[in-house]
Amino acid sequence: MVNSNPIGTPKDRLEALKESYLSRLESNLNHLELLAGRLLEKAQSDEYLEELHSTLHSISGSAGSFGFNQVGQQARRFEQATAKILNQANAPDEPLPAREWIAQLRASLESDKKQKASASIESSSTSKADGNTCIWLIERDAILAEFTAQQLKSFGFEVHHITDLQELNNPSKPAPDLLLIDHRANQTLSAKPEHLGSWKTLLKDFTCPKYFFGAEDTFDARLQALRNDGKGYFVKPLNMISLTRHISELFQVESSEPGRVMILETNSRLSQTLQTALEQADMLVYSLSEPQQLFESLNEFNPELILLDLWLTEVNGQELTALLSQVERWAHLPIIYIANESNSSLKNQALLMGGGIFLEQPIDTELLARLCKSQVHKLRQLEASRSKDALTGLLKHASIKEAIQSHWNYVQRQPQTFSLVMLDIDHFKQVNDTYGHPVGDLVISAVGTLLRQHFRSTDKLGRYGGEEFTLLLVDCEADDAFKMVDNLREAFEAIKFSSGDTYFSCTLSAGVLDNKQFSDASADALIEHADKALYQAKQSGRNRVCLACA
Ligand SMILES: Nc1nc2c(ncn2[C@@H]2O[C@H](COP(=O)(O)OP(=O)(O)OP(=O)(O)O)[C@@H](O)[C@H]2O)c(=O)[nH]1
Repeated sequence: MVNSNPIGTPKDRLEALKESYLSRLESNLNHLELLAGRLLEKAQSDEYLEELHSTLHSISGSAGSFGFNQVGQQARRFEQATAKILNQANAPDEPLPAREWIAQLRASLESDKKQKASASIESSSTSKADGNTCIWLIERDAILAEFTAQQLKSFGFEVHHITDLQELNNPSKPAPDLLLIDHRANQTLSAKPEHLGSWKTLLKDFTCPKYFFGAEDTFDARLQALRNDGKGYFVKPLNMISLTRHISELFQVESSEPGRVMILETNSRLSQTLQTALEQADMLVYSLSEPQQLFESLNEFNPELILLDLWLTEVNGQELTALLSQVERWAHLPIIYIANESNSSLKNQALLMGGGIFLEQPIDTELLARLCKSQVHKLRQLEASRSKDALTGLLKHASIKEAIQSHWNYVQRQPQTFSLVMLDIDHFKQVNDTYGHPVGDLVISAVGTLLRQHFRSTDKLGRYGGEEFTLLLVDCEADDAFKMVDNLREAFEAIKFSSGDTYFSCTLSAGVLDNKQFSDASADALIEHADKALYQAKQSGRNRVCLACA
């Protein structure tokens, strides 16, 4: 039985959940033993086979989350073997070796108990950023749900556990921003995948994003999730670091700036029609008729997409594509070709030069506007992924420095206060040395997610290097920045990381300033001042935030 309102330290709560899980696992194994005996007497009973399958499925989907990795993997193999037999029309030649399976599961359980296999997180912190993402967790396994919910809460998500699908219509719950669904939670003991389709009907009133998860790492499970409007499918045991990062990135607001489209077209009437259609679709448009001015105009307008007349009088689309591909800055600029006739050889040549989409006249302007938007969206996503650090999803060193420089340039023209923060995990070397590099990576990654949860999407957050982070907080004075970073420091300290059966927490130090304090300083000098304040925080005992002195 799981206490729905657990008390005690995070460690106590995790331990209690692991204890509950272990005793359930042991009774599952006893139940499997019973089924194995019945199957010996009645080898082809579908009823017993389905129960065996379902119990193995439940173990395979949950054991790994509690650190019983070998048990989970083995249960998955046995579950697959049982499913094969269930799907066969004829009785198998050999009886199912269920007794041997159970002996192997018991041996794995003993071995898992001795291993330090899992790394997880827990927090007692309740201080959260405003507007927490509200997640409804639809999971029929109460222990697993509690365990998952506690970890999600550590990152500042608000989590509601749905055990009974009737609760989906409960108006007293705060509306979800995201549904996280065990894809089999709409079934009872049945393991038949054809029942999965009904999620679409069950969730028809929910417009928020949906993620599915399940024990199966199969094409079918992913396809079903997609067909049920899932934005993604995660395999159990859930990797909480990757899941929380996925979720927090999902809610990062994409730039709402209008897409910038350049039109290079000699036919002025056509050019005007296209420009009007795109402007009506809220895009910024720059029209050009002279190819000779191409590079000058590109540098001036900085487009995210170019509409190119495939057959200009002096130079053709193929040559222009080649020219663009030779200049690094424009080599990956998306191109939409406007062809005034069906000239397949010209099209093929431009395609071979790396060209993009072809539209023939008469142009469907509505389709064109949609295509332009999707091309700009793709380019922005690509640029974002290039500038992001793989472990944390934050900006890489060069990108955060660039963001600081460009914001600094901006405030020279439009005076505005911003704060800079340098932040570093304390004694991080010890974490690596004691628990290993992968656990160290988990801690770094957790800082990334925590930062995204605590700051606005308009702030720039970067991994400066190793275990050091840089934040640019726009429109924010140092005193406010100090308070926010101090809240973050407390939240981070409250997170309990676990490596096997060992629990530990980490702290961080930070240096904070705003540009008003150092009005003559360059962007680089501001970073240096913030770094000095960080050094001061380290020198004066760590686990603290220091304001830079002007
Ligand atoms: N796991 C992991 N470790 C990293 C990564 N990048 C840097 N490190 C390690 O981070 C540690 C940083 O150690 P130090 O610079 O001595 O600092 P510290 O131990 O945090 O001590 P203080 O900053 O003085 O509190 C080094 O051991 C690096 O190897 C990474 O991506 N993953």
